[in-house]
Amino acid sequence: MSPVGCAANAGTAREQARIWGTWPAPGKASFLHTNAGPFSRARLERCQTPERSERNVLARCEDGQQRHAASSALPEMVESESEPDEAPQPQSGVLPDRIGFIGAGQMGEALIRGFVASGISTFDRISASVRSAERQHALNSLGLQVFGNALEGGAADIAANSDVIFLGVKPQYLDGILEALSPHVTPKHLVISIAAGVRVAGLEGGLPEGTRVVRVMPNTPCLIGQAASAYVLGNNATEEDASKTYALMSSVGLAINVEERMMDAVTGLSGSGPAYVFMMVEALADGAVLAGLPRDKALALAAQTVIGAARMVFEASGDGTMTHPAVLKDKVTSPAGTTISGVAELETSGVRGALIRAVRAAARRSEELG
Ligand SMILES: NC(=O)C1=CN([C@@H]2O[C@H](COP(=O)(O)OP(=O)(O)OC[C@H]3O[C@@H](n4cnc5c(N)ncnc54)[C@H](O)[C@@H]3O)[C@@H](O)[C@H]2O)C=CC1
Ligand SMILES: O=C(O)[C@@H]1CCC=N1
Repeated sequence: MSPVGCAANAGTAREQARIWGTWPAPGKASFLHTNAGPFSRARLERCQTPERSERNVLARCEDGQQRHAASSALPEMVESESEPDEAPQPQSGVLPDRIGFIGAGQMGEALIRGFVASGISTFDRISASVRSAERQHALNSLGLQVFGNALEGGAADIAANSDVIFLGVKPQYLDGILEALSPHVTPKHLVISIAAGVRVAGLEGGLPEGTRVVRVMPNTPCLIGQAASAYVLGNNATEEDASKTYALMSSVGLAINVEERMMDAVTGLSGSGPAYVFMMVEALADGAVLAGLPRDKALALAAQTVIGAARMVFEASGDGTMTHPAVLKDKVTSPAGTTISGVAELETSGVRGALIRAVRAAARRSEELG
């Protein structure tokens, strides 16, 4: 399969400096350290062309032991670290921007906690506008500044106290939020929406002309630095905004720049995907309980099996390229053995088709929300 890092397309350090502005380009040593939080056995890989429209950026966390060997497959990354004329590096890994969340429920709180755990932000740089007393209490206890309902002054408070504003409400509420926020948006703001389905055009249309907007689809594993996120730059977003978005989202996992037409598919796959995997873990554990294992042991083995199998796709080759899952599956499947009996049952039950249809159904729902 193609190398994840797309090393052949990497620009020179000078190009990176131009593209990524004053925030460190992904793959730089200081950036790696920025991301060296409790979850990041970090190797970041980068694939980028000088043309903004073609920019394609990937980052992922890996096992520390793999890092050394895999780094040698990325000479351009090592080389760029030693060049003297690269982009200025910040003294600390913390993004200086103040970050505001309008709506901080499941996804918003996971992002907040993930950013702080990764070291890219701190609770005292983050604020949130929330609606319920329960959310207010929960977020207050984290130590961030909490404002009230966005429709009753909270949006103005967030704008006054933030440089980057995340829109973390349900898509159905977004129009009202944009209306409340719009009068308070200034050229200093970068507005990042995580709402499923809502297009860049809709976001830009609801905000003052020229507003810098980014659309992101994260997922809840950002809480533990293991997100799979994709993002689209709005028409007014700058290279620095791209850099900042990448810095934020790659601090909590994999971050990929995609074209907007791909965002519904992204939403059906990685946005919603954790739910499918949780169901699979639960069902695998149920099967083991049926076969005689105690629940706690079954759950631990099921979850670790999913982690191990997924990491094999990224890491089994040992050279930084991904391995096709069918190849890995075949290595588990002995002739007349146990695995093929299980695999035959999955095929009879239509598991592949069910997963394909699940992703497509969620992608279609995302399309409808837009
Ligand atoms: N939950 C997930 O796994 C993912 C969610 N998203 C997107 O994230 C957004 C939020 O989703 P969840 O966090 O799951 O929903 P949620 O319902 O847990 O959080 C939304 C929060 O917004 C708050 N809110 C609503 N109106 C408000 C107002 N006027 N002022 C202040 N706060 C207000 C709600 O009280 C709630 O706490 C959605 O647009 C969704 O599409 C994106 C990726 C994954
Ligand atoms: O279910 C939803 O609509 C949100 C968007 C992606 C994941 N959760």
